[in-house]
Amino acid sequence: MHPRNPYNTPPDFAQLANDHPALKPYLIRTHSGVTINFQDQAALRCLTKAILERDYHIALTLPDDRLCPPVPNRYSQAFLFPEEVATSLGLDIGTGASAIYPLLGCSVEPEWQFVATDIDSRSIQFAHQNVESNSLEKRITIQAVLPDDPIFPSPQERFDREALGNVPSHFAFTMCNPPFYGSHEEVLESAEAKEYGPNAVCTGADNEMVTPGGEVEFVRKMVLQSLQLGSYCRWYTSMLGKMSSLRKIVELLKDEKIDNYAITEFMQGRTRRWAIAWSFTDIHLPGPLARIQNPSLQDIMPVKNAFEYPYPQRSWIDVCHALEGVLTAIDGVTLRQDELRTTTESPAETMVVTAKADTWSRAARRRKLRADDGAIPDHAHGTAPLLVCKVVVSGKGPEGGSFVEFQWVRGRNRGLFESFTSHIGRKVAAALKLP
Ligand SMILES: C[S@@+](CC[C@H](N)C(=O)[O-])C[C@H]1O[C@@H](n2cnc3c(N)ncnc32)[C@H](O)[C@@H]1O
Repeated sequence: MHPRNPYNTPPDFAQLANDHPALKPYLIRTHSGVTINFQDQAALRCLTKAILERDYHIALTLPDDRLCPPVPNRYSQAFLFPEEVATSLGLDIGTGASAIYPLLGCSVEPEWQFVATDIDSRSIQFAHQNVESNSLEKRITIQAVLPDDPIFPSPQERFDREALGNVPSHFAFTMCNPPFYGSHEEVLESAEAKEYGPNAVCTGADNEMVTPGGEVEFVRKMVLQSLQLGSYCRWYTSMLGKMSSLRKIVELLKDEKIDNYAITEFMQGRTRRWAIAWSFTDIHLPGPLARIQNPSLQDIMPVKNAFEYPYPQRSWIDVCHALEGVLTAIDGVTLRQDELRTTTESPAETMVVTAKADTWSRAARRRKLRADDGAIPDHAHGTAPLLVCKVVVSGKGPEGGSFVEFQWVRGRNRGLFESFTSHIGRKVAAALKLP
């Protein structure tokens, strides 16, 4: 389950039915308490409506013959993105009758706007209705598309921008819960119903579950189209229902030299799902969002974006002082204190370090020795920083000591990030008089 997900424990069905009385007729009592029948489609629809109404004040109309989205699972998928994405235009591909991702996104994030597509006219009709009944027409545009249209439409040309008002011309993220299967037979074999829990029923129509070539072909098209579009979108993302599909998509990303990608894993009941995200920008996701622990997937994880340096027997405050001293002495580097957290367990200080120029690598130091005029090179006066790192000092290190963690936030040159961390790591050790 996603760390931000408020549904890490099952709901209290009795309490939920008190808040949303329409759920009462579906309650059943078992030896372990009150629940609902996960085989009953009407009960599932009512549960989704009850959670959306109670937690987000979203009023949802769901047709009987379309997918009923489980809220905990869709919540995890809707908020995959770094929390810095504050003002955003998102693209939801295949929004379904519920338009669940845009509704949740707009309810939780006051500045988000969405364009949402689908090929199914019945779902489009209900999606419109759900946007209107929640008065979100100014923030969500629903757009019918054709199966052979490009998956990523141009925000400038394709959408009714009047409705959304003054929106950015680039998407901050695209999201997609694609039809997972290549044929109806495959759906039956896979017991898709597990999405709701061990014995749940699936309410999806064929168009929602099946696409030619299944999810691999759908996401493969996305990857290939994204190559042409580049930074039209900051983070391209999609759900994947099968581990074998995840492997194939990562292989494709690697073949296409897209190394800025991230993998997330979700559990719901006994069903495992994955999300893949990739970007052509210089922005990197923090470690816990970019990589997962699952031992059977370590061979396809993206390269680490964080390094940790232990300082045994050195107090947190001494390490903070040493680090600040080292960082402020480097030309072309600026330092911003971001956050200081003091818990009973350990204090932690976060700093954001921005480098306009490489003045620390061996090559840069050699250059400086040759031309020693102290000037920062010309290319350093552009707008994009060469490197941005988050540096977290925490007092939970070995032998009562401390840790410094460097997280790569922006930059195109991995070698430079690595040389920066090892340079600072060594200088701090020297300042602390460690061997
Ligand atoms: C699994 S459903 C997801 C619905 C909803 N987003 C959810 O998570 O509950 C997949 C959706 O993708 C739509 N779809 C299939 N091919 C599409 C395409 N080429 N472009 C846009 N939507 C498509 C289907 O009609 C269906 O509504």
